[in-house]
Amino acid sequence: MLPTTDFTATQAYKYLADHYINIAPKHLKSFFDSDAARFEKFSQQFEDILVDYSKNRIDEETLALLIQLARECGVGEAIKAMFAGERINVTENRPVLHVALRNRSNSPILVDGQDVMPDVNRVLAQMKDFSEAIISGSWTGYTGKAITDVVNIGIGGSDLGPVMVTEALKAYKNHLTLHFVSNVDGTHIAETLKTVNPETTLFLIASKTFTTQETMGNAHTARDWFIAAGAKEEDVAKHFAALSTNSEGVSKFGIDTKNMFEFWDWVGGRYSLWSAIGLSISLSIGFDNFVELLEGAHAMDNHFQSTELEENIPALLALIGVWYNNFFESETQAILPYDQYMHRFAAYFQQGDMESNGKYVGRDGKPVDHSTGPIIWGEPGTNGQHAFYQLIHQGTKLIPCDFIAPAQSHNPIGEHHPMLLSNFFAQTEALMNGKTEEVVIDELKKAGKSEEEIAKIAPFKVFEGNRPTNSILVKKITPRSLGSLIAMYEHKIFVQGIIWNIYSFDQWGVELGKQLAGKILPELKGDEQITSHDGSTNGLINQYKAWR
Ligand SMILES: O=P(O)(O)OC[C@H]1O[C@](O)(CO)[C@@H](O)[C@@H]1O
Repeated sequence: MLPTTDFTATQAYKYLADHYINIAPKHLKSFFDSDAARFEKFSQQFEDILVDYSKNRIDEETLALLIQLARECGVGEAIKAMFAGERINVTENRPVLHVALRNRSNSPILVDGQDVMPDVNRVLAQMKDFSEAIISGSWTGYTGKAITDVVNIGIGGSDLGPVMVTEALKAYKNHLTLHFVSNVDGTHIAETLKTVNPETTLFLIASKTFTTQETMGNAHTARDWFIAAGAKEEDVAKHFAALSTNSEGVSKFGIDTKNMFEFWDWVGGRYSLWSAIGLSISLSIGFDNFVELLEGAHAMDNHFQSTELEENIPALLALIGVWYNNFFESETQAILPYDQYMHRFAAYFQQGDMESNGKYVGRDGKPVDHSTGPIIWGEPGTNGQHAFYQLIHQGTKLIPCDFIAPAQSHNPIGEHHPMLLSNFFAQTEALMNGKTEEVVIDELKKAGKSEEEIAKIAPFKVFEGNRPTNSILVKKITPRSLGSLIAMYEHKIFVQGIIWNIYSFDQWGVELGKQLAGKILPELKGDEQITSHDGSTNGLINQYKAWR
């Protein structure tokens, strides 16, 4: 079971609070000035991934205290409990075993005394056969034509992971065209259906519960469209597959359970891309590449499980995050991939992190007295530079940033990649060093400005710097390295949840809105005035009724 340590009551927290007073006034630059070996000390390499955390406002003592904090909070025990299949998702009474989905060593993982690996392997074999049949064209649609388009209908974890990975690995993609429909806004499905042919389209209905309003609504619309196009009920089997834990719901919808790819309640939605939910990934890049993705994640799982905290990359990133979140009181964390293919990476971890650690109730059932999960956001470089980096460089908020870049591009056209990477290197350097008034004045003098002009403009051109970053340099974004990167962030989130003493694997916070929408939907039907809510909600509903 997980410990319920109040992290602000730990010895390490108290030491860290004192230590913060020493560190806070120090400029990041000064850490490098006083230690020539800082980069070597504060970076780790895992396979083809170099994680440089030296540009952080930490010294050796900070890390030692953070590691002590992790130990006092029982991080090591928690890691063991997760990998052993203990029911650490206490509020849903479930184990948390996305690591089993990519357990390439195939060592037994027991849930209630039963090894889950035979089931995992069975579904993987089913995904392999199906992917190969669709990709090769041996699986044909109701008029005998091969499949050309795959539409994944799902939302949240049943959408974001597949979208992010198929985009990030577009360089590995085959002839199939992938589409993703998530929003219940009819525009999403309508615009997608305009671009596909019912004879050659495969729909994947991706939903762990098979009850999610958005997904069920879109799935019914897709099915109606398919039938209206001239297909018969019996043709549904050739064009619809379900990725779910709910076989009853799948049959009720009219999908033959032969076309169902199963997963289990111990797979959290936002951790499900490794499961049958990843079928669209396997279709897009081929099953062998999907396995490479799993292999990469498994390698990171092994690192996470067996490496001492001092060198454990996900744990170190988590601890540095805690340092800013709880001592510097920074509210957000930016994820900035310098790779266009990774343009949905930050969006993916918005759910991964914020749905996991956006909680104010501790594992003891009481409100916590400290800040928990940060607001995650980001866009690919260099677009972000021309949008929001102004605030990161000169704003009043401390925004720790993760910069991610591949050393090798899949599109090495002319000077594009060196230009991109020059920005990647320049930004973290600029954020750290800033630009002193002295340098600014010198530059203005050289540009021939008068004393008066210099006095007026100089303050605006000064950068205080001292803004922390992690740099994650990957040799190349491959299925394997991407798998490792995703697993690295998953485990970082896990460690932070343990330290903040919250449950990271439930998501009760999304229920209330769903419940209320269920109550409001029937009220939208008639023309009668609605009075059952507060004044604002009544007013809005009634105006909607008047305008529709
Ligand atoms: O896969 P399902 O059951 O349709 O759920 C979709 C998503 O809805 C949530 O339950 C809440 O947003 C997510 O955790 C999940 O990924």
